[in-house]
Amino acid sequence: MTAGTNRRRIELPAEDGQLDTVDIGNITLESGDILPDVTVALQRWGALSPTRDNVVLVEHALTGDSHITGPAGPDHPSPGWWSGMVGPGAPIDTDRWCVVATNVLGGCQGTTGPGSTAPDGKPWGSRFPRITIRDQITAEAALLDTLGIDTLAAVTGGSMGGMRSLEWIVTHPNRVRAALVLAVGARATADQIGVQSTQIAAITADPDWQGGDYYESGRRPEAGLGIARRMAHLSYRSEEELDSRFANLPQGDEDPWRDGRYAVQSYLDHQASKLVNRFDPGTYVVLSDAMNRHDVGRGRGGLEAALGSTRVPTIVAGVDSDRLYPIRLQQEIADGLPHCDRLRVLESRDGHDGFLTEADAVAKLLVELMELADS
Ligand SMILES: CC(=O)SCCNC(=O)CCNC(=O)[C@H](O)C(C)(C)COP(=O)(O)OP(=O)(O)OC[C@H]1O[C@@H](n2cnc3c(N)ncnc32)[C@H](O)[C@@H]1OP(=O)(O)O
Ligand SMILES: N[C@@H](CCO)C(=O)O
Repeated sequence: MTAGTNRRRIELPAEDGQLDTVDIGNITLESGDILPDVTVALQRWGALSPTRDNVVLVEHALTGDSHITGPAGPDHPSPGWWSGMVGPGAPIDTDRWCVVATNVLGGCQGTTGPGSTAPDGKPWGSRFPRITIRDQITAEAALLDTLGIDTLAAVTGGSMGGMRSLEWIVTHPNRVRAALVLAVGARATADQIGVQSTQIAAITADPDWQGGDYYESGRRPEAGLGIARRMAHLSYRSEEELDSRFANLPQGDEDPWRDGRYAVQSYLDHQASKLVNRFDPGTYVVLSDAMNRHDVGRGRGGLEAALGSTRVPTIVAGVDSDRLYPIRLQQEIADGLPHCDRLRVLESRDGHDGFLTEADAVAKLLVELMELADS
């Protein structure tokens, strides 16, 4: 679909779950640079109301995409990451709400990112600009403008999706009726920047990275991306969960004393190879860099002033075993938001990934979110 005059009206994808793209034109980045000819990929579930005011925007995390629910398929490398949360009678009930999910700016599942073709017909590669979480909101707001959607009934997401949800309610408080912000902080911590920068270093140190201009070479930095995913995955799970599952056991009949692997090594190898098969290393670098610079207080007089400036009724939640985004970070957000009554804590062994794995607890939060959007 293409925006602009003398073209057909832009509408949401015709079919539930159908992957479609919308051209939103040029966007001005936080840096002042212009990113030309931006395309946003999106999916929709549930009908848009005649007054176009029942849209729930669901924001994916670092390696997710617009496919929130449903099986893997030709357009979708993985099954939905919140399957069961969206649909008729589901916690976000599509008999009532119109759920929209985009692939993030900088992404690799249909939205403009470093692997996309630049105006000169070549991949952006190293020329793709540094972007911020706010730039991702700029792209989504432009998408909603293009679709004629003024207000969101609700916005929600975890981790990087939580960053975007938080930026939405601070940047566009008058366009959002309710929010659920999950497993995130108001700014990147030293620990997160350290972990993420080290992952970026693993990718850019791979000889196949080629300065970021590998797209036409037939080689991609798969070893680097695999190491980055192993590191990231360790930070996403809790020490207790990993030890209870794998301890110091060998993998099957492999012998770690003779070039064999430990079970946890094999598990991380598997996580790495799954990501390498479905994700672009350049996108991983661009999005990790954006997360490093996440700070809702930047240019707004600091965190307290920024959080205090929004009146959007918001639920804030975290996972008790999350070592990457510990509860104190969600407590800070909850304390700073004038319309957040209390912090919700999910009990889970799964660490940061609890916002993906704890289906029952997440479902309850989403039901609560939709009640807030309705009130
Ligand atoms: C459900 C999805 O696939 S979502 C896909 C889209 N992905 C995203 O949006 C990103 C978010 N998703 C993720 O980060 C992860 O996929 C999560 C959080 C959903 C996974 O969480 P969990 O369900 O707890 O899975 P877990 O971490 O136990 O991994 C299970 C996998 O490890 C494999 N595994 C377990 N032990 C071992 C071992 N010793 N050696 C090798 N592989 C192992 C399992 O066979 C299973 O493989 P599969 O995923 O190919 O079926
Ligand atoms: N496991 C999730 C967590 C990131 O926050 C992902 O890969 O997107």
